[in-house]
Amino acid sequence: MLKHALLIINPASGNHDNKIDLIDNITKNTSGYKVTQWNTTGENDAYKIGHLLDTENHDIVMVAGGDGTISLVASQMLGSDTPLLPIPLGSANGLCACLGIQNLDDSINALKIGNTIQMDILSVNETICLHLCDFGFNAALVKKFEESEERGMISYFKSSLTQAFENNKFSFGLDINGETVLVDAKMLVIANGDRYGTGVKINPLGKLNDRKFEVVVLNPDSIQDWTALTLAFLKEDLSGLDFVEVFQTKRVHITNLKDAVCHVDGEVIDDQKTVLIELMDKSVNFFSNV
Ligand SMILES: Nc1ncnc2c1ncn2[C@@H]1O[C@H](COP(=O)(O)OP(=O)(O)OP(=O)(O)O)[C@@H](O)[C@H]1O
Repeated sequence: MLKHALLIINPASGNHDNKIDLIDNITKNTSGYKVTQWNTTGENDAYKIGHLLDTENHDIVMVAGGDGTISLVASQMLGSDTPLLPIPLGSANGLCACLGIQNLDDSINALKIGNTIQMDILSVNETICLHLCDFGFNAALVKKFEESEERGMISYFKSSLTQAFENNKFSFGLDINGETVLVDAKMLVIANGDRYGTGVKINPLGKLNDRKFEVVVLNPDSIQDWTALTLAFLKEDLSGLDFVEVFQTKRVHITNLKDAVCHVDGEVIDDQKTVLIELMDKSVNFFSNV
């Protein structure tokens, strides 16, 4: 008997002109499954997906979209044993990069191999976070990029340079592992995964299923520091840098003393004076190539 797969697609995600071909390709490569397709609408999707998952039985759930759509579906599958297969369609898809899934072929490969992990999920002021959340340099860049009319890598590079020259400094209070620590940082990263969608390994210690997450404090100040940081990213090893500090924990309470911009899985959230980040009790069963 055929297994039942639910395929959730965000028709507005990314810039795949030919979604019909993409869907054909997915169905061709999942011949052992009866596939039911459901499109997001942008209105009340979390509720509708929750209802669909409660009322029908599925052996797997496939979700084609950006990080936002994958996160939306995952939020309705907390604690479920049904495996979730992400199909990256977004512009960055940082979570998929951490799972070794960069395109449809990688998704199909993960499904064929059948390797799944119980992925840790974070709560950031009660918003779910799958991949990472950061304050300062990168979040301000994400915000600038969102506000700018321009798109593409050249515009991203231009925004990064302006951001680097602005050299904004931030301070944070961290209540972590029973201590209160004050840190200065250009950027504070709370990471479940190990890398950004660009492939930059911001958190070499990151494992998606180790029941903890990392807080990475980065405070490069001089051209030499930035150069050392770039080399460390290339070597995928941040140890030995005196302007980088890493904590591992299940809970951190952050006081954002200088109003740094923050984003959670690519969605900018402004005016976050205090942020509580906790590892949730429930995980989500994700297909993975790593
Ligand atoms: N049918 C739809 N029409 C328009 N917008 C939609 C529709 N379905 C979902 N959305 C919106 O899509 C957004 C989520 O997009 P998602 O993050 O998955 O893709 P993306 O923005 O292309 O990817 P990335 O964040 O990687 O750039 C949400 O804001 C949601 O409201």
